[in-house]
Amino acid sequence: MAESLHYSLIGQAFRAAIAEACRFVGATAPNPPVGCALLDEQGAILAVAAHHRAGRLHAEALALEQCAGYGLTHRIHSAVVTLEPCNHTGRTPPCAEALLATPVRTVWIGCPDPNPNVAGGGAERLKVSGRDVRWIADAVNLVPDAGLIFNECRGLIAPFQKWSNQGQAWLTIKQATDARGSMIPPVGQKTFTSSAALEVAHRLRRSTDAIVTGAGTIRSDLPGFDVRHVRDHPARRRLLMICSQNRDLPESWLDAMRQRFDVLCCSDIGSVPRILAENGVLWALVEAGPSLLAAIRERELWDDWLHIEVTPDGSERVSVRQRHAATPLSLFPELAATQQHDRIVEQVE
Ligand SMILES: Nc1nc(O)c(N)c(N[C@@H]2O[C@H](COP(=O)(O)O)[C@@H](O)[C@H]2O)n1
Repeated sequence: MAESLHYSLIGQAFRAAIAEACRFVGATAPNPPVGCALLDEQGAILAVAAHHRAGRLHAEALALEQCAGYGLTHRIHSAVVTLEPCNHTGRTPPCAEALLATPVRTVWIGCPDPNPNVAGGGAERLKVSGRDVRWIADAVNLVPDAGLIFNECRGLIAPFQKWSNQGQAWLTIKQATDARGSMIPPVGQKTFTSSAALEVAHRLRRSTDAIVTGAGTIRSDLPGFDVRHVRDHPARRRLLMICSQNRDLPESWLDAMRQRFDVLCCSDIGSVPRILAENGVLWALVEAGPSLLAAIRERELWDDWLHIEVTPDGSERVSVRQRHAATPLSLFPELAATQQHDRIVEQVE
């Protein structure tokens, strides 16, 4: 096979693995979302799978199981994985060993696993066993769009990386303002943004493990924090973190929320990322009013900040500010669609 065709098929396999992993973002915590594709010698995809939720099979193990089910294990030549295969026994057995039990020759990896129990060990285990281990970051001149692929693989695990390295949850702020800079919709209206922006907001709710809000927002809006406009959200109980000094909250609203969420209250905003992480939350969405947002900004607790602004001419301007090189927001096709409005990506650090 021509070399360029081979590398282009590797790129396509990464795209398929990333797309499959994206379907389970928001369902895997405290594990990261991971996708895997297995290819034959011609670069044809034999199986694509993702990790569905903690305790279930890892992406590699599920793809291998699918291949075995079709009687195709003997044809496996390459594996493409968005995250380094693990080499430890956690809730499930080591994926590096499962791959080594097949004829796989080359293992392409999207990014290293920040879990200290893995951290390079999975790649090393494969290498010392004679497999060709390739990192997408080292293939920028070979695989088309390797840079973008690397970025998306890092975006997939960005909250997991923060959780593993710092013991803190990733905080994404979502803020919408009208043409006057106000966050409050006109009386009788729930929102003032477009349906495209609303879809982004609901996709974010579906993709995150927790919502962080403030007592002011609760008292003024009695928000439901439900997921609409998104078809495939995983049926999964999530966490609602309420930042409140005096905990004087409407009881009937709290009772309704407790049916769908695990509700926690916290009076110290500085400890929110840690408390969330301790409760298994990787990624939290902040839906709050100006005073809580100001406190989060002042303490630099946020990781990325999505601002949907209705401009005086009635169009929408969407800006994404990010503090790190990679963000899970890079996985949102809906945000790419908002480029027609105006998308700014500004790396703060
Ligand atoms: N390579 C890989 N594929 C997956 O599908 C994964 N979920 C992971 N996760 C890594 O393994 C740890 C969890 O292991 P158990 O599910 O408890 O067996 C997780 O912390 C990641 O390091 N990796």
